[in-house]
Amino acid sequence: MGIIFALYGPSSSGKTEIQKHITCSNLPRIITATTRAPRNKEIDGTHYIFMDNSEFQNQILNNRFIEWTEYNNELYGTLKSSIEKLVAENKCNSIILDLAGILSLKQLHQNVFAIFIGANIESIERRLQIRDNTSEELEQRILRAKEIELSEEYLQVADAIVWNNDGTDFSETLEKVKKIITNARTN
Ligand SMILES: Nc1ncnc2c1ncn2[C@@H]1O[C@H](COP(=O)(O)OP(=O)(O)OP(=O)(O)O)[C@@H](O)[C@H]1O
Ligand SMILES: Nc1nc2c(ncn2[C@@H]2O[C@H](COP(=O)(O)O)[C@@H](O)[C@H]2O)c(=O)[nH]1
Repeated sequence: MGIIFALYGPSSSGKTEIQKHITCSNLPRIITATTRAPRNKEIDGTHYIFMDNSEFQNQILNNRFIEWTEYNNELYGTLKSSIEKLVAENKCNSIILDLAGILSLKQLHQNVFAIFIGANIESIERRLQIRDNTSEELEQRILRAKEIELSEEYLQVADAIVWNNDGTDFSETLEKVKKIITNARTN
């Protein structure tokens, strides 16, 4: 049965970078939708399906999402059209979600393997400071990491946990994630 490898964790912990390196024909990634503005170098249809608020609301009304959530005043969701074909074909895939998304997906599918990608608050602050954030967004993301995304409760649902702090060689992190995926696929 195809496994959905769902990466989650605090902002800037390394989820996107990891997903970029694990994606291949054998492990395609599910592209989710959001109302937030694209960051530098983010491409519509590659990093996210970018939508304005009314389009997103319209998709909700038409029951097009299998799950959706609000994160720092923006909407994020998984379109049925992005995931259903892969699931029907029993193909393993990866997706980046928040905890609400993981919980929804776990209710809908038995074969969701949640990998928490963590980083300590110092790494998170440093990485967010060099990204194209507004100062308000920066503060919101740091606060959310401190109060929610690094809490014990947030980690509880994880099937595997990988810490990717500054000072950890990224290739080491990647090897750990790849090993977790290989083990889950062969068990
Ligand atoms: N081990 C590491 N050491 C130093 N920098 C790292 C490491 N891993 C990732 N980074 C850097 O941290 C930044 C944030 O990574 P990434 O965009 O993958 O985070 P994310 O978890 O997807 O964040 P968000 O949820 O906010 O989109 C990137 O610039 C990435 O290159
Ligand atoms: N429940 C969902 N969460 C999602 C989805 N797509 C992304 N995310 C999560 O949102 C936050 C913010 O993302 P960012 O790109 O603005 O940093 C992050 O935790 C993502 O994991 C989704 O479709 N559903």
